[in-house]
Amino acid sequence: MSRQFIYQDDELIEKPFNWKQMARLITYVKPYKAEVGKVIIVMLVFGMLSKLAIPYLTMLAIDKAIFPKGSEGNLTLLLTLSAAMLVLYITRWWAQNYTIRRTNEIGQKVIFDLRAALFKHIQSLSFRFFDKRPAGSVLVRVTNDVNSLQDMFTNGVVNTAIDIVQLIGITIILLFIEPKLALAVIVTVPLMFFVSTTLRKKIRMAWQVVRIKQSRINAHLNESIQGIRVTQAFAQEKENIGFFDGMNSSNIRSWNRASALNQLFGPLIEVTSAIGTLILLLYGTYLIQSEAMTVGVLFAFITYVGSFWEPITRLGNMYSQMLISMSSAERIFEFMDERPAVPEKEDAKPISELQGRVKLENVTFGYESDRPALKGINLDVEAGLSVALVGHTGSGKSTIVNLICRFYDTVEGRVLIDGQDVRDVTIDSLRSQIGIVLQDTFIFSGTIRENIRYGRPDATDAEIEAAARAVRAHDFIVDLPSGYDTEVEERGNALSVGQRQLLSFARALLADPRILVLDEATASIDTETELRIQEALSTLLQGRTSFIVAHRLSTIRHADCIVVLDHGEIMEMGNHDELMKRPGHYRSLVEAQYRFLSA
Ligand SMILES: Nc1ncnc2c1ncn2[C@@H]1O[C@H](COP(=O)(O)OP(=O)(O)OP(=O)(O)O)[C@@H](O)[C@H]1O
Repeated sequence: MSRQFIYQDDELIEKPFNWKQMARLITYVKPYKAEVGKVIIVMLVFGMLSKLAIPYLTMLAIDKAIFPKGSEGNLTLLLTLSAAMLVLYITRWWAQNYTIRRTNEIGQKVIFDLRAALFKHIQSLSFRFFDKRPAGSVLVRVTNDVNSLQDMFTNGVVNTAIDIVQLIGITIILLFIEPKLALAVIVTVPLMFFVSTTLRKKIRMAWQVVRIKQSRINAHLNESIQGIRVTQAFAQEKENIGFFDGMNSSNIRSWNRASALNQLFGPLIEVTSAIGTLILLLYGTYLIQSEAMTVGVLFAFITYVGSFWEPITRLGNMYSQMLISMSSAERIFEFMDERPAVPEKEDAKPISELQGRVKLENVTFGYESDRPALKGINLDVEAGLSVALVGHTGSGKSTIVNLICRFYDTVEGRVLIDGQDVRDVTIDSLRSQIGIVLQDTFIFSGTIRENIRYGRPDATDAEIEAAARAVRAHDFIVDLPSGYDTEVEERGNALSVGQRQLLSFARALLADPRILVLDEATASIDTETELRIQEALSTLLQGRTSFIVAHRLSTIRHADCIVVLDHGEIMEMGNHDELMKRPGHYRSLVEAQYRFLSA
């Protein structure tokens, strides 16, 4: 099999029942405890009582009204009992309807809260968290894992309480009307429980295997669609289809197995309950013949025992559901417990309006502890200056920028903005004054206008247009089918690299930050667009402190200061003319670029 596609399983095979986690889940139901209480009371008083009373009334009808011992039948009593039963049936129907509707509503509310809390928490997590996980696995937790708890919350909590009470109620009634027969029937309960739990465990495992296979298919699908251009460019479709077929067949096989096991469950439970009914009939008939019991009692018994297996099977079901939910809950709480890697101090104060001076003092940093990405960096940038960061790939340019925005914290040394350590101020106040333009400009689905407005949500249409004009994006926008109201797809695939870059400039200009961080797009663009971007850039940079991860000579040349990095260390610093005067890293970089461009 190809080594190309390897997917880690995000799915964990069955977790043992964990009370602590269960208690934590239940805290999400707490805000709705009054509603839950109402539902339980309605179901207990109206639903359960009617359920338990009907067979009892039937017994009375048979024994006292239809075949009373030694006298004629009593029609008035029969009619009265029938009317009472009718009322009880209607009450039960209403109570059931009410319960189902309300439990569904409560369940939805709980799921809503849980998903909102998870999403809110994920938004607060640092880059380091996302470095470790593929987007797909984060997505699965907010969708699938939360969904898998849905069943438990909608039916689980209330039904379990009701089922337990129903079981206790029926046992008491059975013991009350005929203790000997009751004990004979109850003997089959452990057998039923054993069959139910062992088989269920097998079924559960089989479905988990199906889910693992499906989640691998999803991961592969995701990768295949995202990478379709590369696949087609390298003519790898056949290989890809073959791999997918293999996964698909294995998924079907596991599904067939799980489904076969599932189908075994119903009949097996029926056979076990039939054994109970058989004992009931044989022993019951014997008791009737020896006149120790009436027909009415046997009838009531059969009905009660029928509703005895129901909650047992449902509770078994619920238990399975809970075990599955446990692994989802564990994964959700694992995220919830994740603390931001760049924590905000309790006494952090909002940073006042920035001047824009940025200082890196002896900064050392590594994404992984054993591989430093920056070593002892010292850099002092006056407010309003532009700094171009240059160097080979992997030399640490983006890392400097990441630390200034405090996406990560330094391991040693400090980052100071206007003399304040970035760790002492609130993250929100810091980042809202730093504009960031990334190389891979992210365009959200929505209109062009909305995408620019992302820089400052309260901006007026006129301000948006002014920003677009200033960065020379207006012309191409008005050429689009609906101008500023043109809908763009997520990631803006329909726009060119240059157009996306101009849009992101407009977004940044609108936000009007004192400090601007810009990762220049490396994609080659035509000379005209290059010129346009350069003009846009000079407008954008005016009066701001800026850090540009620079790839274009034109950008580098105009920077106030050029910082040349190599393996996480600063090699040279100065402006273009100064650096070109001496033989060094910068000069050889520039000469290499010229050679490449003129080749
Ligand atoms: N998220 C990350 N997790 C682990 N290591 C990382 C991460 N990002 C970067 N690195 C490593 O840190 C080092 C510096 O990376 P950085 O992105 O700062 O380089 P760069 O100079 O910006 O490169 P490029 O020009 O290719 O963008 C590299 O060795 C890189 O492999």
